[in-house]
Amino acid sequence: MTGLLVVTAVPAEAEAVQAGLAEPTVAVVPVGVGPAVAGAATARLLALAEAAGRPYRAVISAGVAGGFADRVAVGSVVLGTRAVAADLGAESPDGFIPIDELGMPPELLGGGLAVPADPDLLAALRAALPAATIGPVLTVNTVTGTAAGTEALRSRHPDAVAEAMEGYGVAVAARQAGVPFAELRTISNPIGPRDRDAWRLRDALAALTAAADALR
Ligand SMILES: O=C(O)c1cccc(C(=O)CC[C@H]2O[C@@H](n3cnc4c(=O)[nH]cnc43)[C@H](O)[C@@H]2O)c1
Repeated sequence: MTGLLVVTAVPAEAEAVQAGLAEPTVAVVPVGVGPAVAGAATARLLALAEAAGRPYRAVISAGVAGGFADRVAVGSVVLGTRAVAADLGAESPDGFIPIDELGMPPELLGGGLAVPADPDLLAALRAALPAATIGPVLTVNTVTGTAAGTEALRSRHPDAVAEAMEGYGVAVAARQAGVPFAELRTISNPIGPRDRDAWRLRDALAALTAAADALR
């Protein structure tokens, strides 16, 4: 049995996690952006480790994220209670319809549109990161960039704390491999009207380095 697998979207996030790790058995891999790429790459990493007789104990989707401004501050840490596929569905004149409300059975959705974090893994991370904000993290294919989009997401997911682009894909890969999953994010920007210059990547990456000490 090997240690933890931590997957990030981009190399800068992986380097930030690696910089804060004291534990040599944690593998940190930048697997790419978006749920499809991240999910497929994670599934492959888990399968290769299993085939080599050294399965991972758990997988963590880590990186920066957008935060709902009234819930989380830029630079703060978020632990996901569940990864939610927030834009998998259909548009209609009456608004967005989640795919599971269109009659799609859960088994065709990797078990459902929301994958819970493993309770024991989440509890361990909460204990190690007591200041973290806890709540659902939305997975989107398109970064939310308007006030209307932000309000629409908030009304569909009133308890969500953040959005990112990989968690649900990684969570489905972990669930199908029977490996515990959790999501650890640090906030680089508020969700809202697009202002890329306002993203505080350096602060969020520094927070990721500090939080990585919890991955023991
Ligand atoms: O350019 C850089 O140096 C750099 C360093 C670290 C990360 C990046 C990214 O572009 C991260 C992309 C990644 O971040 C997540 N993310 C961050 N904010 C949001 C958001 O408001 N909505 C959705 N996703 C967000 C996401 O998981 C991306 O994959 C660049």
